[in-house]
Amino acid sequence: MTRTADAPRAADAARAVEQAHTAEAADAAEEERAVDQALALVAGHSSHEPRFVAQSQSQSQSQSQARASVQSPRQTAGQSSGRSTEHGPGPSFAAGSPGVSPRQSSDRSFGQSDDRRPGQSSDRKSGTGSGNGPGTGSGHDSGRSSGQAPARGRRGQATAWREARALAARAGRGAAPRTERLSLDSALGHVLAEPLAALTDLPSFDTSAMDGWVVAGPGPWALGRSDGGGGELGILAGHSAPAPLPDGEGVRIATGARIPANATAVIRSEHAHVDEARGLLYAQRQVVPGQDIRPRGQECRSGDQLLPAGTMVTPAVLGLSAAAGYDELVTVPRPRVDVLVLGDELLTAGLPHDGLIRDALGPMIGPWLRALGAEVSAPRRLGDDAEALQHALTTSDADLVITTGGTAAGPVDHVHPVLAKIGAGLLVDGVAVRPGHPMLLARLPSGGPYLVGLPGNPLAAVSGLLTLAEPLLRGLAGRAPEEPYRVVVRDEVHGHPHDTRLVPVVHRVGSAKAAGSPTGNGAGAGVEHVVPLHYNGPAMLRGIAAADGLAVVPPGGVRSGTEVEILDLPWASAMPWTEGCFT
Ligand SMILES: Nc1nc2c(c(=O)[nH]1)N[C@H]1C(S)=C(S)[C@@H](COP(=O)(O)OP(=O)(O)OC[C@H]3O[C@@H](n4cnc5c(N)ncnc54)[C@H](O)[C@@H]3O)O[C@H]1N2
Ligand code: MOO
Repeated sequence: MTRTADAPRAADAARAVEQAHTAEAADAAEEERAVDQALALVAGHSSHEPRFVAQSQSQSQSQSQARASVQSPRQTAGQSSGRSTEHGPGPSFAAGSPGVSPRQSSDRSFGQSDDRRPGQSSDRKSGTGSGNGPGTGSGHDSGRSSGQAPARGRRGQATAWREARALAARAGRGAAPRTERLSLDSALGHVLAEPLAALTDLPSFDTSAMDGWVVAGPGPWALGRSDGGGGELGILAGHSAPAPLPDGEGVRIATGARIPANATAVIRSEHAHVDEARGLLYAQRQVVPGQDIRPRGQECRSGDQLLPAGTMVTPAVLGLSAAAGYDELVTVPRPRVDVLVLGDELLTAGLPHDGLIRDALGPMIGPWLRALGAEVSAPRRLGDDAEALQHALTTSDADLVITTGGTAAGPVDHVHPVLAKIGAGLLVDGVAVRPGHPMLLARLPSGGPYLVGLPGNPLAAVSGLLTLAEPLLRGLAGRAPEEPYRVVVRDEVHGHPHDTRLVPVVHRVGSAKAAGSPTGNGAGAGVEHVVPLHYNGPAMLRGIAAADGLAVVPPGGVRSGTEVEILDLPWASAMPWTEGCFT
């Protein structure tokens, strides 16, 4: 669907979307096979076998050596290619000037393009430029200029973004099913492990829908002969079965009360007239048999399936469960997650100083995971300490361990070496997505927890959360995969040449004009669309903090006025439309 009046461009865009869909369909079976293979690979190894599969980033030599003993054929083949210069030179740890720590030197060698202030030039023309200023260009490090030896090839090894998500989802779904019984007052936010089947008819008896009179046969109706057992007040809710009502009689009845046998209809109090002197009730409107009577079983019969397994317990589900007779629900336990924040440079309070920066991920990851339905322990800050990391990984009894930072190839990036050392199985080692490409998914040995390694750059970590952690947790929690949806994008978004981009966006409804449409009415009044946000560089949180979704931008980008797939942020549906101020 296009909302631009520019016919040739609209036709191009429609063709491009169609082609993309065709390609996606053709790729789907292929991806499915790849996912199966990867899962089988990890599942099939005994815990004694080396299972560390495919490291792909440029690495320090010591790390390469550490991994050499556990390389898979895939890794060996891929790494020898040296094809990609996209990430440019690998860090040369010897290159640091005296007095500069290896970590500092390696950080510098990547270039600091994403730290530019608004207005500073960024190298967008290169096509692989970072675009990490306030624009919406492709946001990744090009690593283009240091003149050191090229990084070892990575392209072709990173898992495609969709495949990575599918793999994570299936890994989660494949975990051994567990259930727990929770009382209704503690089940909110959990997921039904079993279909919710009605334990009763609803309503469980024929019920008056209104306050008024219940009558039998044609009117007028005699009042006062029977009181239905309710005395002067008539038949009230919560009383047991009233006496049958003879033809020609009427009785006062309250909303929710049981309908007596032989009754024809309920007449609302405002639609009836009582002749007190004669003790007769007259209808002021035509009476239709059955009116204002809710028949037993109208909503469901006992045994009917009300909701499928996998449904999230919302306040409304709690209400329905109670109505249907439940005191407890059988749910899938929330996946338990340990969060390990790596990095010696992180401060937990105050202003950055002396090269130290605030930990932006510790405060963010836990609440984000909780919004995804996980039970999360307080973040543990381990610094850059390989032993502490190994200990934390091998002693965790969580379902999932999330690490932040340390996924790349710097001298103190310990995630890969430690995983190799403990014999973890890597399911995903790098994803063809920007930002966040060094993210990884592993299974710790001997049926231990899954591990999602989030890159340290904060928006890259968000990308990893949504690419790997979200589908994995969804699977572990027994929730069905989310249906993807597409929305018109207001502005053109540049694509990465090969990889998917995730770009913060905000939903809007209204008269925003689609840039690129000559008539300016590409996204017209009342049309939902998304606006890409600036400040979307890998190290930036300013864009995502104003966003309610991430646009999935395919290689090549999306034009203004065309549709783009959206990943909702987990709290977005609870928010009113946000007016981002960074667009
Ligand atoms: N030779 C290469 N170097 C790098 C590559 C590459 O492909 N080849 N990829 C770059 C990309 S892209 C990313 S993303 C980062 C990922 O690095 P790590 O996961 O190892 O993360 P760190 O080096 O520990 O940190 C990166 C960056 O983020 C800051 N950081 C870390 N943790 C936090 C936190 N909790 N709160 C705020 N900021 C944090 C850290 O100080 C660094 O500035 O690797 C590139 N390198
Ligand atoms: O560009 Mo990295 O991918 O910052 O995540």
